[in-house]
Amino acid sequence: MTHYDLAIIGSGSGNTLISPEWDDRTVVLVEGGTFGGTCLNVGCIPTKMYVYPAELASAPTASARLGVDLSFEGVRWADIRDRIFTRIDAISGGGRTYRADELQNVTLIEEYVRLTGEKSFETASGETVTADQLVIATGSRAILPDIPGISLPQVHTSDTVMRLDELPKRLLIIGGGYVAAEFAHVFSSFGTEVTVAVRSGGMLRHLDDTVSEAFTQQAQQQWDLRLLTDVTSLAATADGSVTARLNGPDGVVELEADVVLVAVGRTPNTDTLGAAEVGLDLHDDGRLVVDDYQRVLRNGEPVDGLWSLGDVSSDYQLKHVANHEAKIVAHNLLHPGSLRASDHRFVPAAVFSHPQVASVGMTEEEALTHADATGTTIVTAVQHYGSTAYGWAMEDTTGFAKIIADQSTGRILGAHVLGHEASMIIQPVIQAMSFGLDAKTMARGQYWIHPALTEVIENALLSLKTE
Ligand SMILES: Cc1cc2nc3c(=O)[nH]c(=O)nc-3n(C[C@H](O)[C@H](O)[C@H](O)COP(=O)(O)OP(=O)(O)OC[C@H]3O[C@@H](n4cnc5c(N)ncnc54)[C@H](O)[C@@H]3O)c2cc1C
Ligand SMILES: NC(=O)c1ccc[n+]([C@@H]2O[C@H](COP(=O)([O-])OP(=O)(O)OC[C@H]3O[C@@H](n4cnc5c(N)ncnc54)[C@H](O)[C@@H]3O)[C@@H](O)[C@H]2O)c1
Repeated sequence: MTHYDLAIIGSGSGNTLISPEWDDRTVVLVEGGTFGGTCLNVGCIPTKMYVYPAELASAPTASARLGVDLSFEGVRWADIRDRIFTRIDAISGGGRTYRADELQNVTLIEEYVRLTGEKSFETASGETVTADQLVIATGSRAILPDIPGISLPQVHTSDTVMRLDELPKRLLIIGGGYVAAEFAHVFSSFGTEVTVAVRSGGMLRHLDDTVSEAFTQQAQQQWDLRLLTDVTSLAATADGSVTARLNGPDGVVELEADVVLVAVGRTPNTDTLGAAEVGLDLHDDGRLVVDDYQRVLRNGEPVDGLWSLGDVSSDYQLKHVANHEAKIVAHNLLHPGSLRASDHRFVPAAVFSHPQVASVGMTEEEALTHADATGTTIVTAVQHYGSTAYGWAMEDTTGFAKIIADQSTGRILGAHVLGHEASMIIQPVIQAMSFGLDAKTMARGQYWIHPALTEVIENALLSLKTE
């Protein structure tokens, strides 16, 4: 048995906890998979490194409308893939070497582990480790629905689809959330025929209805979108492709695909860690229950010295949230007498698809419920990109920003943007919400660069009928 001052399970955002303040104490970092975790190896970073070339590949379609004739000759899939992963694998490898070899006080265990107590665990090879403080940062993994054929080699998740040997001719995506939206954009821009099978009546259903409906409409124009459709089985064919059975509004139909991407959500890694067996509190979806200070609860009470962060305990499943929580845990580990709380008031998110979507705060439906509960009134403004000069330059007909505010105070409750660079133009609203600026002050109290696309935000704020 080995004892450490600090043990961290998971090298995603968990890796950032090892600051110089720990130099004179012993730390063990445990990673059963690839060093650096989801975002670096199979998540945010490689996906966006695919999204950017996808923007370039789809430029000819957008530019012809403006009188610029470009032609798309195709993509060199293997070159793109190898460029992306040569860079990423080197970063992961460098991080691993630093933790494994270069810090005297840090031990790297490269095995999956299971908890044996609140602050103890056993490695796959049978070593027992205990610690004064333990951080669970084990993230989440892709869910595989229980349908016949799910284990076929042609069936992938986001973990493997970015490393395919070649660009598939036909791709079937199961799911209608973030991963489905981003990969549909990437593969279709590269020339793959993309079918998206969605169980419900729209894509990105967790977002504000105006955004989800507009996105679904545009998705229908770009991809073979099958709504209200269940994929009930997958079977290999003699030529190496897959026949999928789809049960939808037209009954059961068969569809041929070369590759299937399963994108039906992610589950927290608490079962594989044995969290329930040692009595830790879990939400219905399997996440660890934590308090505002990121302390893990057992029987409703925080366990002394046991912390968690990121996807394993957060219902956001976003890297900037995991990083924020890591900063909180980093402080609290070292300052038990002055704990800091996580701030989850205004968590933004973006979907890097076509169109791009970004949001922060309440949807209109949530704001109406909030107004009912508090006896307040909300106001909403929708401003189209096409109503501003930059929108004219783009001949944009689909982009918009929707802002929701409290009528009497002008407090911004939510913002939802769909269109070119939505993830960037929403940022001033995130700032205003975080620092308590009301809509009028935000609109009138600063210059807005003319004729930048941010004028969409300025005009939406000015259109809000606050008092
Ligand atoms: C395709 C995709 C695209 C994404 N894009 C974005 C994006 O654009 N923006 C965004 O904000 N978020 C994005 N995300 C989400 C983001 O990647 C995650 O929210 C984030 O990486 C979670 O970090 P984490 O530290 O909680 O977990 P991880 O980074 O998953 O780290 C957990 C680590 O723990 C290890 N582990 C698990 N169990 C054990 C065990 N028992 N023993 C030892 N080790 C264990 C795992 O191997 C893993 O390396 C994306 C996710 C995916 C899948
Ligand atoms: N840009 C980003 O920030 C980004 C990008 C990718 C992933 N992520 C994170 O990763 C997480 C996982 O992404 P995701 O797209 O897999 O999940 P998701 O929760 O966004 O979407 C899952 C989709 O699958 C559907 N679904 C669920 N079970 C199903 C089943 N059995 N059969 C058919 N459809 C089913 C849901 O209705 C939904 O449409 C996201 O929640 C997100 O937080 C973030």
